Amino acid sequence: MATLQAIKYNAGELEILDQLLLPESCTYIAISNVQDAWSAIREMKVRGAPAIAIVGCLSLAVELHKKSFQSTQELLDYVKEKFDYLVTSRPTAVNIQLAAEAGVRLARQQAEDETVDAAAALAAVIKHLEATLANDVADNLAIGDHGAQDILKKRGKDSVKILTHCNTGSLATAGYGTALGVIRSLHKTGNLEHVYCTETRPYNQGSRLTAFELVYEKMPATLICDNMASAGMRQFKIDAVIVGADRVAANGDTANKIGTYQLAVLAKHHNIPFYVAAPFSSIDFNIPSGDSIPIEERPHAEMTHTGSVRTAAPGINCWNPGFDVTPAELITGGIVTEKGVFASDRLLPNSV
Ligand SMILES: CSC[C@@H](O)[C@@H](O)C(=O)COP(=O)(O)O
Repeated sequence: MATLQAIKYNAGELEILDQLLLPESCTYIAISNVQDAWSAIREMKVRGAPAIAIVGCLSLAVELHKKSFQSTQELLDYVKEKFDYLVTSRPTAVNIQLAAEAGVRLARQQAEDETVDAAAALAAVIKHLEATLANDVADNLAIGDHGAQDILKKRGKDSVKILTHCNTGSLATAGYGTALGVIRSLHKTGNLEHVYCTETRPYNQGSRLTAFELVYEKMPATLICDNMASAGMRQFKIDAVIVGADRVAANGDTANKIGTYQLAVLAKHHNIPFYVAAPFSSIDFNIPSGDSIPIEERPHAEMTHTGSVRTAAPGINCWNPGFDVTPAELITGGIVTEKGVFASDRLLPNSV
């Protein structure tokens, strides 16, 4: 089944679907360099932890296609400078940081290898950056299948109702999606009875993006407002809640879109397994717990306005964190990665 393509890349040419224009218009914009990518990420023309990392990597590949270097050291310095800049675009998602570390590591290995000249090193770095796109799709397909199987097994049913939050589909990744990938896999095998997606206030990734993907792919789906989650869990007899992640700490605490934590609390009350689905590269083993995850504060206008129309009382103060942290103990279903499903308190760096 064809899924939406948010990132189009071909030999040094990169285009992204401008997500600010969805669902009204499907318009692709060119990303010609790292500066363009930084701005597109900052302005949320592309968003979602995996997609941010991939667009960052590919924008560097676009630049590198047009360049040549005198030495491998010059290449290393260039790659490092560009990644140092890209990681400043948004703070919470870890994927771009880990992608930056991997890209710089490779450039450094090339620089330390005296048998490699600048042209060969450049080709290796470009190849590595370009591979991020296909690798992410492959990881998502595996996440989808692992998650779907685990939910069906845990629930002991062959038709399940799922609740999800924010956008974790083709628009937030290279394709297929993480949590939405699991839902897609359930649908593909005829095991999805229904999916409920939250609106995801205040930026509405659920109603604008996830709902758009669900309609596009003709899945049986219903949109609910965030404050309908507990009523919905009870009324619809939800079988599992599944969400994505922007960063998972070593102890399993998970930062994801604001509102995730309250869904986990509600799921626990209703005895519904709560899953996080994310590539293994969303796990930040450098931080012990969710307390160390930086949480992005978003502009107040996202809360006070609908489009350009002010809907909140003028003068009111606002608090608008983009993400919250769900404690590991509430992630009762597990953390679904391309390597399998892990208990949230049993994450190990070298898990296979
Ligand atoms: C697949 S990324 C994890 C998502 O659940 C979500 O938090 C997300 O899409 C990131 O938020 P956003 O602020 O839209 O970039």
